[in-house]
Amino acid sequence: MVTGGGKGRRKMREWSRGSFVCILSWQFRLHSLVAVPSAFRGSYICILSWQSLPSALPSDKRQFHLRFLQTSGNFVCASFRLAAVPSALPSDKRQFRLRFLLQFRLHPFYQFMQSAEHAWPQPGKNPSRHHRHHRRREEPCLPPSVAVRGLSPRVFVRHSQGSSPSLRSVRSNQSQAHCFFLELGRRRVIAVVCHCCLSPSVAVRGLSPRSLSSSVGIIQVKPPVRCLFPRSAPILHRIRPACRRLVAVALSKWKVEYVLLCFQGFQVELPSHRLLSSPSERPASKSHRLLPHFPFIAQQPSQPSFLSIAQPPGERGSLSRAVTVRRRQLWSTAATACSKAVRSPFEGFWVVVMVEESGRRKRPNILVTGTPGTGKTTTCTALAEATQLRHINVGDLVRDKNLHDGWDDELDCFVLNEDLVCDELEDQMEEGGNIVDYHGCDFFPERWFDCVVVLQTDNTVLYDRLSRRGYNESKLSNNIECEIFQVLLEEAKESYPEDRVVAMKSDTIEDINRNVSTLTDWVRNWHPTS
Ligand SMILES: Nc1ncnc2c1ncn2[C@@H]1O[C@H](COP(=O)(O)OP(=O)(O)OP(=O)(O)O)[C@@H](O)[C@H]1O
Repeated sequence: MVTGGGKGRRKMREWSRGSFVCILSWQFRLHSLVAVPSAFRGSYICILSWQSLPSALPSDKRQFHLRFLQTSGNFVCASFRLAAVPSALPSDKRQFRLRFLLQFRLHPFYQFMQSAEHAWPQPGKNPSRHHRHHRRREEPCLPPSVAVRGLSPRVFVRHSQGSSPSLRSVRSNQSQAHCFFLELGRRRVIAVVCHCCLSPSVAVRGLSPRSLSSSVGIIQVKPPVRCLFPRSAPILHRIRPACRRLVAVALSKWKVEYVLLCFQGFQVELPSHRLLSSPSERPASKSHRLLPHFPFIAQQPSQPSFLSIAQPPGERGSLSRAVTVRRRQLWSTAATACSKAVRSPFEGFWVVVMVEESGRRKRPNILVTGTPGTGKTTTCTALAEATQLRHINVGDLVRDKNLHDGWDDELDCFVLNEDLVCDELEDQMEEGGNIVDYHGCDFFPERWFDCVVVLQTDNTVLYDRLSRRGYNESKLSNNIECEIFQVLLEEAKESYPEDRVVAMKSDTIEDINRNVSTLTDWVRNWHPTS
């Protein structure tokens, strides 16, 4: 986005020439491309995004889809998606989505992508999961080895030498902070991830799904540049000390000059003035506490996000239209903040921007999942009545709003399009107060739900219920198997923090009444901070 006049634009161009900008984001959406103003032409820009990193998966077992969404002018935007979890790893259903990779001309990533394109195997080789009533779209899939190199930041580097990017990660044991260096040509990007519960895998890989539940990116022009980001709102109070330590480390060890922390939707009381070089630079007011140097992204406590400050640029339109992706506040905000940050009058470095996911729902979101026939709809209907939450039956929604890729004769159902479903639900989920009813849970963003209920039914009872529905033999046995092996429970545990997942028996009407009453109490006692 270029919002400034001619002078600002020229200046921006000047600063961005030969620079590299990398935006690492979580659940990135296309409108993040607002971060790519025309002034960046000639720069290397890359936007990487992932939903979850399957740390337990042997890297060579991962498979990813790659599809180009749009090529336009100087950039290419591509999307990676997990193709399938190999059947040899039935228990690991964690998803990895590196959705978009955006590049400007001559970007090494672009070369990588081009070479990878030739290496794609034919589509449709990956096993689909039988228990779900939808299939992932069959798209060209990168060979695992290439895909992993392309997607895992650490391994990415090894893909090629010379002018290719290189990345290594370093863990700071005293701060629970993690830093990774990305080298592109002679430029070096330093990103620092600060998290209160880095898992061991983070130390190995540098990034992990849960630890990077937030976003963002940034980055630089000439060394040194850095970014720093903590995690989610509810745990910020625990993160703060780690942040401070990290900042201290960054300031001393890595000679970080400025650290910019942006949070969405809540007030953060980081002692940012400690980062400043002189007392006169200290923030004058509470609302500017975090960002005294960067008034263009000064936090507004009364606002749920930075969006009110960052206006979406006109350039966003073309891409949004091209791919029909709904605008998501978080990312347009992050991206806009990034682009604005670029305009900051600090030569020699770019500012790192981080946007936290908002924890500001006033009412909770509940996901009720389980094998078909376990009573999700019955339970959700009663619960919605008792709590006045909104019942969203994903199956109905898919059918009514055509959020699918057609009908599957074999499975006798629509092939659900996860992206369309997520985009459709995003605004409502952000608002809160929803009960989502679906027999799958691993493709919803983890941040959406405060409670994930898995209904379970005795096999014989379920068999009778499904037979009454007239299911054919294969559909019947698939669903019964799914229940026997507790596939949905496993999936929920893999996809959400365990303390958010609750299994509930649903054999009888009494079970339903009890479950509804338990959940109603939970909803009544729920607070945004809980
Ligand atoms: N706990 C229960 N006790 C008695 N009957 C139940 C119970 N749960 C569900 N049923 C009955 O089983 C049938 C299926 O229930 P329901 O439609 O709520 O299941 P579902 O999990 O939403 O299925 P689907 O995923 O296919 O939409 C309904 O006829 C419902 O009355």
